[in-house]
Amino acid sequence: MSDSLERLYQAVIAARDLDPATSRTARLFQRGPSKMAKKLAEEAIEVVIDAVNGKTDAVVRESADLLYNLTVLWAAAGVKPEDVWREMERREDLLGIAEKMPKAVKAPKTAPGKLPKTTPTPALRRRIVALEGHSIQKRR
Ligand SMILES: N=c1c2ncn([C@@H]3O[C@H](COP(=O)(O)OP(=O)(O)OP(=O)(O)O)[C@@H](O)[C@H]3O)c2ncn1[C@@H]1O[C@H](COP(=O)(O)O)[C@@H](O)[C@H]1O
Repeated sequence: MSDSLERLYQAVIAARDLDPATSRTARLFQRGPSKMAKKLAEEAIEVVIDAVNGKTDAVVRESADLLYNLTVLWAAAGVKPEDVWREMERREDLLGIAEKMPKAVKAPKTAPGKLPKTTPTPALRRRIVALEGHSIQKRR
């Protein structure tokens, strides 16, 4: 899938300078990030609605539109697909998809004039168990 997305990203970059009258992508670049963001949000909502209504084929089609609009926004934001793949690999290295840390219980009172402790006390940290075949690596 990443190959398709990378080819699409290159096509979007190439289309950026085409005539907006004939190229939707060029038109999106001409109208700017807020229009791109609006289209991306619209597609995301269309995916959600079709998924909730069990319209699998429509979810596939709208997901392709969503990915197109996402690559356009990436290009406008100066994000490359490999930037996203690197982040996903970083999270995978951290034992699968990074889970949200548990909500910290009420932190101990801070003495007046002292800075509150920002890192959760050891008791608040969730015990990390390495996934099978993974070694626990320090967060990069
Ligand atoms: N992959 C896509 C792609 N996927 C989806 N879309 C467009 O995004 C639309 C989906 O968004 P909407 O549902 O909002 O479409 P719409 O409601 O018809 O459009 P609006 O009313 O919002 O204007 C589709 O109808 C397509 O026109 C795409 N448009 C272009 N590409 C590729 O982008 C590259 C550049 O193409 P041009 O933009 O045509 O130069 C080429 O490689 C294309 O294949």
